[in-house]
Amino acid sequence: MTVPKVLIVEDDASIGLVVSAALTAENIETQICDSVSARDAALANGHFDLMLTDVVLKDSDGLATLKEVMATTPDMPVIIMSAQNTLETAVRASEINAFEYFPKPFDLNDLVLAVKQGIDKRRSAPDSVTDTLSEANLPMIGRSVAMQDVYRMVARLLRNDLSVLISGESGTGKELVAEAIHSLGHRKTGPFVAVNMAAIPSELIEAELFGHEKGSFTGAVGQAIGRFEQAQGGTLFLDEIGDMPKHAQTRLLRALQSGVISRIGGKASIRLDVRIVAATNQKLEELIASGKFREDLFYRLNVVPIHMPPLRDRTDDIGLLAQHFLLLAAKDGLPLRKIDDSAIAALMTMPWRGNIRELRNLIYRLALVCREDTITEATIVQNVESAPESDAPIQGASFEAAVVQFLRDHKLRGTSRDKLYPKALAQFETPLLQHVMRQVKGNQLKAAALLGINRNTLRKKLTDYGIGTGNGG
Ligand SMILES: Nc1ncnc2c1ncn2[C@@H]1O[C@H](COP(=O)(O)OP(=O)(O)OP(=O)(O)O)[C@@H](O)[C@H]1O
Repeated sequence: MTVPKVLIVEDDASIGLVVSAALTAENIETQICDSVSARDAALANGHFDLMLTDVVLKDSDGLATLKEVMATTPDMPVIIMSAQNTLETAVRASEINAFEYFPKPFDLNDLVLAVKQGIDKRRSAPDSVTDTLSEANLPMIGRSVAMQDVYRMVARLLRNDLSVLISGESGTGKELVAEAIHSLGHRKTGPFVAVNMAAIPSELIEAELFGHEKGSFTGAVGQAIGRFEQAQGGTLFLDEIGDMPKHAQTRLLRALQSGVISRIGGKASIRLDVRIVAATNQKLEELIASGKFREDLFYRLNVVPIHMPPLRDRTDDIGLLAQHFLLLAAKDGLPLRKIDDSAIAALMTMPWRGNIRELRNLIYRLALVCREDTITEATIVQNVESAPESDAPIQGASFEAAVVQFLRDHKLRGTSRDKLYPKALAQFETPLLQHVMRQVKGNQLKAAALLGINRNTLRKKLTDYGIGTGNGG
């Protein structure tokens, strides 16, 4: 058997040498070139079993010119090594049907293994996708190692319909990933339909998903098309899947197994052409163990798992995200602010329990309240409570326990003939209003909206209870 030959296109001489040495040790012959023009000359003059290429080269974008290379040498697998660790690069690599994509820095052993696999395996048929992505419209920000794993997985999903289960804490970008899989993939011209299981009363979920015929249950006044049918030709995003009631899980499983559904109360079978992407911030394994989630459904959905890292585990993305949200805030009509390194360093130390959503909200708030052009550490210190309120449940603090204690106190003090109701109400409303007013920094309009009461009612209560009205009135 002839010795396989690999072309390495890399303008960082040390990387080129290291890769070349590792491949030579595996009995693979290599040739290194450091520009697109040298690459084209090498390809014109010789046969290579595989090409390894960097993206940004000194004379041109190696990726942009790759389509022509792949058209002329469709059997040669291409592996991309890139320091442009964005979703866009991963997707472009996938679009030109690259055999593999390695964000830098990569593990040399993994790279050598991929080269050997690439040489062994004839590359699959060239892809017809010719659309290039609009750089500006890619919504996912972050270049951390954890996000690169996500991008690589997303890129692998674009030309198939495998079911995807996205896990991760609230606000980590699960819905955004689901949208990226849809809008960058081959179903992009079809609909993207999102349903949040936690937002629909459990008895209505089946009708919501599968639709119903007229009169099939009390309240089914007319015929209704369900979300599955709405998503035909596209993607159905099932958010908070852990909240799906058991009966609906059974029906969903049947639909996924058979590929057909029928409306509730209907007989006709409707064949499905829908990709399923589900998401959860609960640990489904625990729900399975406690009997709340069907294990067989879990395996159906979890064909490709994607885990979204919490923001505190990828703090190196915080700078990029903060800049991104400042631009978004400006597009939304807020003043365009800059942010300096001291501020970013301060943000990197925060716990981010609400993940990217919390960061976005804070950046919008800072853009709004900052008096200077640039957000600094001082702006953050002034506007972020130093000890953020814990999300942990406060022990023994149920309403019921508080009411019982209140009644006992009154009895002990012999005031049980007093008007209990207004007294209890005052005890309950005072801390409620104080906390809400603090949360909205004294803005009565916001407080009224948050509480769902009229602003005049709020103002009267604040006066009655002697609660300071703050500065935001
Ligand atoms: N990588 C990212 N780049 C830019 N914006 C992001 C990124 N990830 C998330 N966001 C933004 O953060 C917010 C929360 O994201 P998203 O709704 O996708 O989170 P989620 O994990 O689905 O949350 P939940 O579980 O609460 O529904 C959205 O405004 C989204 O656009």
